[in-house]
Amino acid sequence: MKTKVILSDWAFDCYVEEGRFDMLVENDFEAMDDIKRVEKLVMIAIWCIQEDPSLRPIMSEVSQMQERVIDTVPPNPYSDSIPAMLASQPEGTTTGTLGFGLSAGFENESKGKRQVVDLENGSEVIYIPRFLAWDESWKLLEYLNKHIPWTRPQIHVFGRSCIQPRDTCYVANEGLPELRYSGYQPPVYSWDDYPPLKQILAAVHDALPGSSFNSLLLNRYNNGTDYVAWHSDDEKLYGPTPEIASVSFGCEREFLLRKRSTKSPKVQVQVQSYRSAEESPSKRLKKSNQSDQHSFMLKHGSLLVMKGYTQRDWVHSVPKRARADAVRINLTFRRVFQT
Ligand SMILES: O=C(O)CCC(=O)C(=O)O
Ligand SMILES: [Fe+2]
Repeated sequence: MKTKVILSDWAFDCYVEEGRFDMLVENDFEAMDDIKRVEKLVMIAIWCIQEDPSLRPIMSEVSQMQERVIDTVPPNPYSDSIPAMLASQPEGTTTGTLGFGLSAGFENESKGKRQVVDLENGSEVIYIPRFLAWDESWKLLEYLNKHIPWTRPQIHVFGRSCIQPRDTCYVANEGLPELRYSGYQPPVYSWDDYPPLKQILAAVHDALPGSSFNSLLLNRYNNGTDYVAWHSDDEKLYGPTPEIASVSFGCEREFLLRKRSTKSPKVQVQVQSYRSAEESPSKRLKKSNQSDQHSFMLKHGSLLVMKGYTQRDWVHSVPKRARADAVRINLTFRRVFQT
């Protein structure tokens, strides 16, 4: 028996549920050859046919999106309803669900596709593009954007003081040794005040048996001018082989990993990298051997895990990206060792 489907619903399912754009253009070899463009056009189309006309883009936004290559946030069907749902929550609630079905519908797709990249010599990265369900991830983005007490601190890099080029917040268990980076000691917030963070943590623990994270550094990149320069999270309080689990929401941004040069000290790597953060990805790739540099376009709802000696032997960054014009929130879960 033939089943009838609504074309737009099928396209939406292919995009959101499956992440399979190729299914839409089967046998169209020209389209298959340019799958990124297919992805872009599908995103634009879905954005344009939302039920609420006020959420649809205007023509100038559509043409701007078409001109850009990839930094586009998929349409958020919940943008209208979330604030109302959150508003119905009693202020100061610290336990229980938040009323948008997070605990029940919190879908952990950790059994789904995971990519393991062996960085050799005991370093490894695991990437799960669709770790959290797409719609739950939107609700989380809205929640975090609104409720986290974001600050943009003054930090010190190479003896110079500057404003950190992204917003930040730190959440940790009570009684841990204090975190200090770039001359800045962030205030410590409690997990209890942000129940969705505990749920994300539980999903991460589920996906990574044996892990037990007790602290979280949150970053918010408001647009493409916000970034994180080359660094490694090699603070002593994380021990010699820290496992760092990074969950991303919102605008896709490029996450780069580069092998530390064995000859040059850490400083030299960083000086070079400030320059490379301004260069196009193609130029950056030409500079180094493929296996010495890896790039991940971190998707909305994705999980990336750095393991083993990655912090000792590699540096990472999220470079500026002129064309990224929407907010991205990233959570990095870490384990602080008690001394
Ligand atoms: O935003 C990201 O993906 C990475 C953030 C990061 O490297 C950090 O907070 O140490
Ligand atoms: Fe980092």
